[in-house]
Amino acid sequence: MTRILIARNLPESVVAEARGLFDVTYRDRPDPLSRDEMLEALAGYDGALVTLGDAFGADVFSEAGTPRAKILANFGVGYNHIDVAAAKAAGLMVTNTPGAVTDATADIAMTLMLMSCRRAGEGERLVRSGGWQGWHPVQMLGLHMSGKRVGILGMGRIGQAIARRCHFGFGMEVAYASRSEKTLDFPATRCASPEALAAAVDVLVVSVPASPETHHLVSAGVLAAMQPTAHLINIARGDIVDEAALIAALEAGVIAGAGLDVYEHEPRVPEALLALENAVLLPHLGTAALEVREDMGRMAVANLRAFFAGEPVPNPV
Ligand SMILES: NC(=O)C1=CN([C@@H]2O[C@H](COP(=O)(O)OP(=O)(O)OC[C@H]3O[C@@H](n4cnc5c(N)ncnc54)[C@H](OP(=O)(O)O)[C@@H]3O)[C@@H](O)[C@H]2O)C=CC1
Ligand SMILES: O=C(O)C(=O)CO
Repeated sequence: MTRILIARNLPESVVAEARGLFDVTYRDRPDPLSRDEMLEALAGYDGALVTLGDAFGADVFSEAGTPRAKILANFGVGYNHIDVAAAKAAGLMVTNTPGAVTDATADIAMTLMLMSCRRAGEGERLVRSGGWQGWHPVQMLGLHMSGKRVGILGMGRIGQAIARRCHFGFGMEVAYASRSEKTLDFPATRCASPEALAAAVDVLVVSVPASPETHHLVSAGVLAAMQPTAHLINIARGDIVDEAALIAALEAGVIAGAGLDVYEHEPRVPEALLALENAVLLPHLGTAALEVREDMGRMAVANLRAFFAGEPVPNPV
């Protein structure tokens, strides 16, 4: 029977489905695979269901030589933790879970936008501290989001879902920067560069995948192009934003605030960021809802099932 490693704790229904199809070893733990565990996953199994944090770099594949494993089914749409070219060269297919994550991640972007613009984290801390003196007309004034301009850096599935919420829900004007021009069912202006986008909007949302090309795409220069009243939201991956430059920009008032779901060296969050009142910090909650995680798991298992049945695989990377 086909041997599969499930590398992380998953919703029970997903594990049960996989057990019905394969000889499953279930690593029911929250921490990423160690290097030795990754090598064992490649050498001792026909395939593995892995997820973010499992750092399958080129060095792991080169040490693995010609592995027994033929597929890494990633639980998640982002696969920047896997060197896909090296995986392919070692004879492995990589798959992911696009779509299942889209709405939930767009919702977290909206949560962060509202929290950052309306100073909700700061306000909650004030109430919990016991220091709130009561309502007054100029208390904690934030940015009114309705009717403002949102910029989407990466107009893909999640970027479009965010833009749609902004346009139809908040009457916001939409601008974007993406590699290609998009045909959309709402008005949106394409900007030529991240800098041009940053300069044109009140809220800049990062929704590009992490890759060598997008590393530090949101640089000190992009942050400097933003207005001092503007907010940066990152729901994609931490290293797309130059985190040190972001901290400096928040400290100096170059921008008004930031809402982050992801960090450059996750799960480490710099002390300087923790100290900032104008940063809203979430622990990578984008898809954190049971039904969403079940959908993601079902997609990953479907990719494994199709692969071993010799059928077209639904979500190859
Ligand atoms: N916080 C969380 O929990 C979650 C985070 N994510 C992150 O969100 C990312 C996006 O997911 P999803 O929307 O499904 O991905 P998509 O592939 O659908 O969209 C990515 C978009 O980014 C654009 N893009 C790629 N490279 C560049 C670049 N160099 N400059 C400008 N635009 C670029 C693409 O343009 P084009 O279409 O022209 O190719 C595409 O429009 C994932 O890769 C993942 O890292 C995802 C889920 C949950
Ligand atoms: O799908 C992803 O890429 C995530 O970050 C977690 O759902």
